Amino acid sequence: MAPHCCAAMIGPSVLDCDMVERVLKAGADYVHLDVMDGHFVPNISFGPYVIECLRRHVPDIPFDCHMMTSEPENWVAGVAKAQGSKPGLLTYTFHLETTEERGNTQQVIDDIKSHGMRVGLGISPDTPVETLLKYGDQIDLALIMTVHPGKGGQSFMENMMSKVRKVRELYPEMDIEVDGGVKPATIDAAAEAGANLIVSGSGVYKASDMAESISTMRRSVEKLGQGKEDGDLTPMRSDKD
Ligand SMILES: O=C(CO)[C@@H](O)[C@H](O)COP(=O)(O)O
Repeated sequence: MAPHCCAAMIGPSVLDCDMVERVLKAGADYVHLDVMDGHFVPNISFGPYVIECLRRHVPDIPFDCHMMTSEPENWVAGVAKAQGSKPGLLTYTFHLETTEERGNTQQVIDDIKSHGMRVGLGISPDTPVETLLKYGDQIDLALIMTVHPGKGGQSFMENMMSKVRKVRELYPEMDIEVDGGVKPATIDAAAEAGANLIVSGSGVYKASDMAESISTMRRSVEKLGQGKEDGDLTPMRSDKD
C-alpha cells in the first residue's frame, strides 16, 4: 500500500462506558457514539437527547454518531443539535443497508449535509464495498465494520481489510474508520490496510493502561499507514504520566 496522509485518530466507543472525560484525558481524539434502535440491531442504547447532553460537557471534541438505526433519516435533525462549538465536529454515520433497498441513500446524504454535519457511510461485514464506493465522492467517512454491528467485545474480522484497502486506494484523503474488535493486538492489520479512524471499545476501556493502549494504536497507524519513521512517531503515553 502507498503511504497515505490522513491523520491518525483514535476514537474509543462509548457503548460500554460512561467515562468520556477519562478517555479524552488518556489521549483519545474523538468519541464514537453507538446509537442502537432495537430494530437494525437487537440492542437499544441511547439517542439524540443523550448526545446533546453529552455535548454540553465536551463542546470542542469531534463526535462520530454511529447510527445503528433502521431509519436513519428520522434522527438527522435531532442529532444535528449536538454540533458543538464549531462546524465539522459532528459526523453522522449511517448504515447503507438501511437505505439502499428503500432507495433513499442519496436523500439521507443530502439531508445530513444540509444540517451542516459530516457524512459517514457504514457497511456491515456482509455488504460488498462496491455499494459504498458508489457514494465515495460524496462522503467524508467510510466505516468498515470489523464485527457484526450490535455489541462490543466481539472478535476482529481481519478479512474485512480488503475493503479498507480498496477504499484507501481510491480515496487517499478520505477518513476510513474501522470498528469492532480493534485493539493493540489487532491494530496492525487495520493500519497496514489504510484505516486512520480507529474505534476501540474493549481495547481501551478494558486495558490496564488506557493511555498506553491508545498510544500503541496511534503509533501503528502512523508507522504502517502513514509510513513514518520510528523517530517521528508520537511518543508513548501511559496513564501514570
Ligand atoms: O458499533 C460497535 C458494535 O456494534 C462498536 O463500536 C463496538 O462497541 C466496539 O467495541 P469493541 O469491539 O472495540 O469492544
